[in-house]
Amino acid sequence: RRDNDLHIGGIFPMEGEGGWQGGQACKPAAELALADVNARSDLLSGFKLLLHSNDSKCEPGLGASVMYNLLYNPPQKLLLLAGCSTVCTTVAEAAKMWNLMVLCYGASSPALSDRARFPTLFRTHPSATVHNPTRIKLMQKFGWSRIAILQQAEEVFISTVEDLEAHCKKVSIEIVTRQSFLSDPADAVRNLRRQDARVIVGLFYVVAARRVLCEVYKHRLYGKSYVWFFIGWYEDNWFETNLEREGIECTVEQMREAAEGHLTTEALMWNQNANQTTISGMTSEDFRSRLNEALREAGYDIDGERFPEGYQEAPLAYDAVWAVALAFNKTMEKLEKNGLSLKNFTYTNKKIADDIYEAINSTSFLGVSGLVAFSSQGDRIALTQIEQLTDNHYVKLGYYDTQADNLTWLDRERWVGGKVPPDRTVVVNEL
Ligand SMILES: CC1(C)CO[C@@H](CC(=O)O)CN1
Repeated sequence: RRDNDLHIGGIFPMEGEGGWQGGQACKPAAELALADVNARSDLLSGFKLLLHSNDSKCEPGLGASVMYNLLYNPPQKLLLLAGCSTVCTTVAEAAKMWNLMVLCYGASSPALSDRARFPTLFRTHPSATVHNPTRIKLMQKFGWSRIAILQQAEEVFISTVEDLEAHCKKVSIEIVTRQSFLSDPADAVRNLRRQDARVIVGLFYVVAARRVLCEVYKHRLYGKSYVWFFIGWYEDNWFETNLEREGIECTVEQMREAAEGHLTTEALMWNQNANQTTISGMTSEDFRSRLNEALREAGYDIDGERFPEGYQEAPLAYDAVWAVALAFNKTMEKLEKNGLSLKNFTYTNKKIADDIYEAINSTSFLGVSGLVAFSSQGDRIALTQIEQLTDNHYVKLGYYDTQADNLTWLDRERWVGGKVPPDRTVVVNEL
């Protein structure tokens, strides 16, 4: 090994059964970024960044053993990239013992926003709580102050709901009921009707979402008197696919009828301004073309719309490597003043670790995923996008910048009943 190599570890979920196998697109994206930063003569003053990576299958135990192998086998690593909330939780909780920063490109769990447990964690993937200020903003825009919550009993949704409840309390939005279910939503949906819920926030994975939608159809909790908030990162035709395979009793037509008009929120992961040049010199569309080319070479049938998992999050992995390169660059400049370099880092050198932490903490650059900056808890600061399902396809309704409390609204919303559904039964006094 040349002595002007800087080594980082990469833990990518590639071939597992459960969870998110987003490493399939995120690893190629990270490798594109490595090539790009190493091609820049103005970065890392002659050092090369090398990535040593292994597959975690999105399993925390395997992720831990991959981490130990990376740390106990030379060369010494300076930092770890990781994906999947479960793996990032395990890796980030342990990494502080080696004074290693952890940059997560694919972890949405709100539990990771905790500097006490994860003092060296940063993530280019926003927390699931990033949806909540957007949901609140929409409720205020449409005058809904009485809502219900339906959630799957999974850690990520439990902690997201707790954050949503706190937001609602602050702005006096009443939560008339909070229903949760493990895998069968029938009872929970029935209880929504009992409580006369009209504006409902739904938090569940996509398989559960199909079950919920069919129950919604059966209990007629849809149409002109109801508004549903679903998560926006399901695949576009999620409510029409896999119905037989998953034992959904509703037909495609019934699912479409129940789904008509629902709203979705999601974090923006691709810079929206398609012709804005980012720090790499590419626009986000240039990045998409290069990523597609790399994935074709890896054997994916991109032109046949056969995208690998993690395609949506690929910009987060690309920008994570840029964040590392820029932070290392800043740290090198600081160390050189004392005749040191990152080659002096060891797993017991907290001083240099603190310098790297400071450098990442003050990150701010325009990446292909948009502006890359972190909160004091290492969370990605991100924009969100609002869509509505109209005539069976998603229509962009607007964007929300939580930091600036700025809602960009496109006035494209359409309501089944021709007007904004009220959040409660409206009693009309006959004069
Ligand atoms: C938007 C999604 C699908 C949320 O889960 C992330 C994976 C995880 O949090 O484990 C990946 N991105």
